[in-house]
Amino acid sequence: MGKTLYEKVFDAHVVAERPGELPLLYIDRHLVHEVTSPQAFAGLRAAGRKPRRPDLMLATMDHDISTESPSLEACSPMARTQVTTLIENCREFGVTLYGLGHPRQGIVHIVGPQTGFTLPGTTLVCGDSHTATHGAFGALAFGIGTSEVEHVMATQTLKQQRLKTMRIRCTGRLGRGVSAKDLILAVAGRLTTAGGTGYAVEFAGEAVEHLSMEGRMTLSNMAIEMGAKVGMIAPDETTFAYLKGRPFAPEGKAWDEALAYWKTLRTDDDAVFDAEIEIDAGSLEPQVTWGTNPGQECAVTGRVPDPSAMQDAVEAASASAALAYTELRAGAPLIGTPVDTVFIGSCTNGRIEDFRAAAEIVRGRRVAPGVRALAVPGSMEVRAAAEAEGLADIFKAAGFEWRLPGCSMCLAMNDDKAQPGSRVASTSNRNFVGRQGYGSRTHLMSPASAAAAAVTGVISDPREFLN
Ligand SMILES: CC(C)[C@H](C(=O)O)[C@@H](O)C(=O)O
Ligand code: SF4
Repeated sequence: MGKTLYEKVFDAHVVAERPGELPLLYIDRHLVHEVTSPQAFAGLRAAGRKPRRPDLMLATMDHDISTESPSLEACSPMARTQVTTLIENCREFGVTLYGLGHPRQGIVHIVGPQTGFTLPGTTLVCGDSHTATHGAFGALAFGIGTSEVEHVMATQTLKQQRLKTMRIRCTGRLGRGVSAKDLILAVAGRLTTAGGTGYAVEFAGEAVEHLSMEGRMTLSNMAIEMGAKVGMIAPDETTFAYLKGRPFAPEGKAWDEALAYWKTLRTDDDAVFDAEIEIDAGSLEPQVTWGTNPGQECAVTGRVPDPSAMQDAVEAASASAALAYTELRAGAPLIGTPVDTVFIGSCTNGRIEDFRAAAEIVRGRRVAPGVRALAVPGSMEVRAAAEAEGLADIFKAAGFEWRLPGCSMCLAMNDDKAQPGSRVASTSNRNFVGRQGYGSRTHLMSPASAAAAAVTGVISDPREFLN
């Protein structure tokens, strides 16, 4: 029997497997950020150890830094401690760090792919739940906890159970104004937040093959929101073209050899998945969340669901609680719901393509009165590219705040917090209670939809703004 992509990469990394024990995997890449690394480094130091392969680690700062100024003084006291600690740890242990103001600094899941640190067929970990993002390259990438971070630092290995496999086949091609974000929100709606638990997901099908790397990363990024630790996509010509020439990508003969291997990284025709799901991507409309988890979503043209009409009691109770928090009325149309805050950014949608899509709608328009709009590029490279292309000017002219890279309003860990009671149109990946600021409500959507909300002040169908 053939193997799935996940099984191929997993099996290629098993260094030991004893009866009754979890397989021990070799880890090729380890990304580090300021929030989940301090205790790991401290543990290493306390044990008198050093990282085994600091050359396979790459650190950046993103979660709690200021996006208004690239200075330490602009960070909150807690952030200052974490950032300073990361600087000291990286210096002591010889880890490359993209610190404040560095031309490669940015959100960890944007920095890895952009530098070519993320490569097909590698095992890649980070103390962060959205590490599945890197699976878009055919890497076996997953988030780990701080004690595992320390273990990987010390040994470059990790025990991992074999996951069940699920293929999500996306048929047809996304329509105009419909993006990878809409696709993944629709998948979340179908699977719910628990539907992927215990699975390594592979995204496949015509719609995925036609996505850019940016779009594929948006898909893989949110695998965790369905409970799946891993969200892989088979590498292809799009992947190879994206990687070629990146700073850490192989060159010359090494590139040719790598390419030959990467081309074998696809699920065999006779491989069997534990679960298969099909989604008609061709007929999808733009999607938006109405609740307090990413699976509580529907087409933007739809209406807020009625919990009392739901068959499943747990689902109904969760929907009721969600609507009480989001203050939406069952049966009301989503279009026209007023928003007062717009956030375009995060590791889900903070890439150049996302700003292009948003700028297409913002161009020549103004942010609606009373709306606060933030455009936060995911990395310094994205920021520089957006500035060179004139996108930054479009956002600024419209009344957006054009910020420095960081996690920003994706989570309320830094100064970019949404106000209590506010309603945010957001391109991030989590709409949990209080996620973007105490008492704030989040509607997850695509960059185009967020741009349409910014210029109208209400949830809108972005297709109406495209020429
Ligand atoms: C702070 C960090 C550990 C966390 C995560 O693991 O995902 C954050 O990135 C998030 O998105 O909630
Ligand atoms: S942008 Fe958001 S989801 Fe991504 S790593 Fe930062 S906090 Fe987590």
